Amino acid sequence: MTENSEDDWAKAAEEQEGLEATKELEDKVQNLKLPEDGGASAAAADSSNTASNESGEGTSNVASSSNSLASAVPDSSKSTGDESEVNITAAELSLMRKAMRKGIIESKNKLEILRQDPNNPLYSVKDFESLNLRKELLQSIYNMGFKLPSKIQETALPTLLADPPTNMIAQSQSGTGKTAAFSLAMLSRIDPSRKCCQALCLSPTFELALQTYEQVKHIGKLCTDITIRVAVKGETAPRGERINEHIVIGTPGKVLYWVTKYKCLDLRQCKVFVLDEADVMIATQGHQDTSVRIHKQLPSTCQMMLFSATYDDEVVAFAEAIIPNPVTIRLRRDEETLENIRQMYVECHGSDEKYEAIANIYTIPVGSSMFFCQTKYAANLLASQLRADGHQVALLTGDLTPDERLRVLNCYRRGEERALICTNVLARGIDVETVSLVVNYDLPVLHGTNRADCDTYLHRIGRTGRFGKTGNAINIVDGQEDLKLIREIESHFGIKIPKLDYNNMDEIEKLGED
Ligand SMILES: Nc1ncnc2c1ncn2[C@@H]1O[C@H](COP(=O)(O)OP(=O)(O)OP(=O)(O)O)[C@@H](O)[C@H]1O
Repeated sequence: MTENSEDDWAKAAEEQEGLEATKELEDKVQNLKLPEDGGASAAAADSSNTASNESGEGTSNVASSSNSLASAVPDSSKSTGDESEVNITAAELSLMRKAMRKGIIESKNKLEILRQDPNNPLYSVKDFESLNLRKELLQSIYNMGFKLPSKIQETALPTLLADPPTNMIAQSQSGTGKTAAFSLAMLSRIDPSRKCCQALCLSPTFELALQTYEQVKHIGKLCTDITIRVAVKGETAPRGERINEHIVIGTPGKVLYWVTKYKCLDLRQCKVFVLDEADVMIATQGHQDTSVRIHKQLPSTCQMMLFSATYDDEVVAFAEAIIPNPVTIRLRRDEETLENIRQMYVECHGSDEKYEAIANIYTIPVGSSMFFCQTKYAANLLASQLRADGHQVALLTGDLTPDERLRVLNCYRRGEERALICTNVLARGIDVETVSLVVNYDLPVLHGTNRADCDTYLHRIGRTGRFGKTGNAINIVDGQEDLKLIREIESHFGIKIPKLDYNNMDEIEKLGED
């Protein structure tokens, strides 16, 4: 193969990953560290260190993060657009969810299990000891703060580790422990004495592949005899040599290039194949075909696993085409409920009073709060006003670039900014696990109507009052139109939303006491 045709291939592969081949972007992403542990260290993290890592330039610090981001926010007077114009990809959303995560998400729902072959044995474990993991792996997960397997891990892990190997399709929402499950499965199947690729994991994008690579490395840290390699844009394969790392994690384009064109990656000894984030993979142009082409290079004995956060028809069709005779496990996400949420409204007249109410509410000593605005314009304006009054707030709108959004979310997750101002589109996509106070600065309305958007209302305020704690949700009502929306919400949910006097500081302060 000529140098040129190789370059063309590499370029095509990189274009397929949907990334601009700029060193700058690469460096930034490489330095964006998401939480690696169960979240225990996230809040208390060495903030100066993490902040400089995350800045990508090694110079920014926490105090300046909102300032530096403020400069990324356009003049709010020019930004009057509705948030719906923002086009956020599935891969970006997935990365944002990871950035917001404080730890494992446990579900109250039962796991649904489907077996095409009734002879496939199924076990379930209640502790990690019962899995007969290598002692280094067990030690490592305990070091990471894992105490017990999550719901999906209870069933997935014994099945994934059993012999003969079983194929699996697993679906559950982001943050429920899928990556940790397949990381343990890959690491457990490796025979360190054989120097060849024995496990391959495909991730949809450069950033997501790096996240998975970091997580597998972290879990396998004490297994010093296992080697791991990342196959993404910017990584070069040794000329004329074989890749002999035991585990390869990469994007489809790069892996296919290494396998079929550069021929430095031999998959004939591969024992485990993981397709991660299958829903994002499908949403990414060309990845489905590339994954199928890679899949064809695998031996028939290879154990296949597919993981996805959603389970729509397209994912099912893709999963069934690529994973023969699987055990399928599904964990439905818990329904959002209004239990444990104290809902109130404050009545204002005009933007000045609205701001006054917000400024008073801001003083409630709660852990973390989210303020929802209907448009980017309103969000930008509110953030500038609060900042001008000396309040530290984070702002998340579609005006920010993906890595700016990640930086904002990281600061908020670590508690460096306790108030997050955001707009609808982003708020529906990201799973903020729990906040103590949700404020609807603008009530949610159905697009193009003046009717209340009750689903969005539930989704927004469902961020608070989780895990048996009491949460607070305050609705800012500006005039009769808004009052009508509150009445609609009340009748939709069959509840009464009482009025709160925002000037009564005693009453306001009481909200921080739960
Ligand atoms: N059994 C466990 N106990 C405590 N923490 C865990 C456990 N399993 C995983 N975690 C931690 O919980 C977080 C979420 O886990 P993980 O990344 O495996 O979820 P996921 O379902 O793969 O999410 P995504 O779909 O976004 O990749 C991680 O920080 C991980 O280290």
